[in-house]
Amino acid sequence: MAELQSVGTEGEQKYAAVVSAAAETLVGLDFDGTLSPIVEDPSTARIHEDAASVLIGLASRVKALAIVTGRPAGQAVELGGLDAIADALAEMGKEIYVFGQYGNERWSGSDRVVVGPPPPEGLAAFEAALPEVLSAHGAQDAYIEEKGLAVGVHTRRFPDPDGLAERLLPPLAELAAEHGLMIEPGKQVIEVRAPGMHKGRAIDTLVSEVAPGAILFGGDDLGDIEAFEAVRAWGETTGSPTLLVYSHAGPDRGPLAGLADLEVAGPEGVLGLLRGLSADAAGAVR
Ligand SMILES: O=P(O)(O)OC[C@H]1O[C@H](O[C@H]2O[C@H](CO)[C@@H](O)[C@H](O)[C@H]2O)[C@H](O)[C@@H](O)[C@@H]1O
Repeated sequence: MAELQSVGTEGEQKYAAVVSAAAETLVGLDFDGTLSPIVEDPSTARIHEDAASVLIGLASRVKALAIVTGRPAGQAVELGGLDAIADALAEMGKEIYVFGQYGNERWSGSDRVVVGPPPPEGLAAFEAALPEVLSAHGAQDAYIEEKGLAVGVHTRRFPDPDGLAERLLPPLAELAAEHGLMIEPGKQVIEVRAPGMHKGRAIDTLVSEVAPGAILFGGDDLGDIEAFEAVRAWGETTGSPTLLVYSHAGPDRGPLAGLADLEVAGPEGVLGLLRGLSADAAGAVR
């Protein structure tokens, strides 16, 4: 068995069950903090340099890969170099899916086109009112990430980024609600988007399209909780193997502690785990 970090007996057993079912496994992964190291400027984030080789190696052992992210799907494809990965997977008859903007957008290696809804009604009016609210809380210099279907207010560059994000939550939630929108808090970011979709629903869609016999999902933040819950519920309903992986870096326990079957240290740890899974799955079929 590959060397695993922070695994209790149950985590080890769940890992072993996924190895045994590898050929039928759907591997779903978050992008920022899971495949891509967290950086100060979201536009400079890139997938880990080892990710392409690890994902391509893994694809030969599992049923399908999916990236389920808060990023716009097209941006995840670009920052992840996913076109090239999809090319390699196509040669082995395997599929890679991208569900972006928390499941609102989708892209696949077969289609190579981003499909999604128009921007939500209310987003433009929300953005027009946003500067006044930010100024009232001393956050007029916050970095605003325009995402098409959503907007992200980033506090990472402030002296107390977590404290500021906490203070901004109530007024941004109120302004969002006034415009029929909801907030999605993340790592030193508050995103504002349309309600009605989340990563759990993306998992449900993947389950119906891929018909997996097992699921591994890895994530790092609050927005991954619904995906964790959907995978766990699917496993309990079907009796199929599941493995929930927490990509964790930093001193705090973080939002997924207690929900995951095992923890690994950031993207480096995630890729180590997936490398080990490929090797163990290869050993299991010898
Ligand atoms: O679902 P994810 O793939 O985890 O995406 C969630 C959001 O991640 C990005 O923000 C986070 O990563 C940035 C780059 O490392 C970092 O600067 C920021 O503080 C983090 O919150 C991204 O900017 C958002 O669009 C994603 O929705």
